[in-house]
Amino acid sequence: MLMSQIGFGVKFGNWRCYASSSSSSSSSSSVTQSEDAVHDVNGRFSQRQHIRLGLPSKGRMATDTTELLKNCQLSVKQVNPRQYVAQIPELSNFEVWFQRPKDIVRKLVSGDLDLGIVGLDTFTEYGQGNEDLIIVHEALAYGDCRLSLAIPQYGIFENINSLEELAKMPQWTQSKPLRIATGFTYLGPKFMKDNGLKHVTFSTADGALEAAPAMGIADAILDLVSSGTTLRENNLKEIEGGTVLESQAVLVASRKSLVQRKGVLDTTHEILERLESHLRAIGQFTVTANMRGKSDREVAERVVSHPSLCGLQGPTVSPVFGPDGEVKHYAIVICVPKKALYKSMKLLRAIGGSGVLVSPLTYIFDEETPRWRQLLSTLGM
Ligand SMILES: Nc1ncnc2c1ncn2[C@@H]1O[C@H](COP(=O)(O)OP(=O)(O)OP(=O)(O)O)[C@@H](O)[C@H]1O
Ligand SMILES: O=P(O)(O)OC[C@H]1O[C@H](OP(=O)(O)OP(=O)(O)O)[C@H](O)[C@@H]1O
Ligand SMILES: [Mg+2]
Repeated sequence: MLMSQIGFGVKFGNWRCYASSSSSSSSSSSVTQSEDAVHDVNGRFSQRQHIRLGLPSKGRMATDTTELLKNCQLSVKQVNPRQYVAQIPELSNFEVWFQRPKDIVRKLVSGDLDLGIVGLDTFTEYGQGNEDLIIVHEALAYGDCRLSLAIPQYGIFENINSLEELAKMPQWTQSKPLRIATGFTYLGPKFMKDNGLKHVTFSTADGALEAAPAMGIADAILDLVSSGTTLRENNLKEIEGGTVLESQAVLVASRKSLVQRKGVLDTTHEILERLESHLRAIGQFTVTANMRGKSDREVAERVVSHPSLCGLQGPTVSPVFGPDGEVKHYAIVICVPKKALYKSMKLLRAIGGSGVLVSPLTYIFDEETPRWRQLLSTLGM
């Protein structure tokens, strides 16, 4: 059967059982454990020493995740794509485990992973509000999509454009509820309940959910949308108030690991610093320009009178010595958002700038990473 019916609020697949059992067929590694003990390949139990990061093994997130780490100078050394364990030589006592995104969340809960990178949608769906799970970086700037309710553009839904209007339709009764097809069997029922929709029933399938309304299997679907092409091609539309969450890749951790496992907090700090410095830098250019002026101060004042030219903390201004040893120009160095490059360049010219050089910016390391302070406070430290 393509789809199986699930009741309102019923949890699918009691995956929490993986956490405590002594054997788990779902685990692709040879390890199955209670808290800290691992059953290694030789059949011996030992204390787990290595810090473990779970990365998506396949699908949309896989390549972008390793690419992001590489851009943070954390290159994942995987011997071949079918080997699920890998190293990051820059991080000592550290293992990468490639897993399906939902298994990364499950294994964080079970204590088999310490850190992970997944989509916020997967984290929220499979984490189910578990207090041990912490979001360390909420915006890794890829894997953007949203979890949205969508209904047909035709028939009884033609003039329905909001969740409120959908809820008020007289068609939905206890005996004939609104049928929603979704892979999000935790978030779906929760969203409907939170929004006060009573007469709702859910069904699930592994993919191509957009076919369900036209096949007569469901009235609506709740699925991930990025470009919106799949919805459009299947004559479906999103509605106002129907977005459950906006998602992108996130770095997540187990609170227990951060607090109890040696080295996890320090390593998380390092990963966070590398991520933040890279992600801050990718939206910016370094701009160098020569400015005519009487003194460094006078040039600086001219530049800072335009807030968009202030850079991070204000311009760096240095004298440019001409062939006669005279200083008639000053070089300024500022950071400029990529989107504002052309506007900034014209502004620089207008205030006496010339020889404007633009180079990519790779990292911005600040005194402190804001998310680190936030993490310590979440941990009560
Ligand atoms: N258009 C999109 N559709 C689905 N996921 C997307 C999309 N854009 C970004 N993502 C992100 O990519 C993650 C992985 O999606 P993907 O479909 O590649 O893997 P999967 O759903 O785990 O695998 P499968 O579809 O084979 O079950 C999603 O959880 C989401 O965070
Ligand atoms: O808004 P769009 O850019 O069209 O993307 C949305 C579609 O992509 C995903 O499906 P996927 O490609 O993962 O196929 P699946 O249904 O087999 O999981 C998602 O489930 C939607 O169907
Ligand atoms: Mg998919």
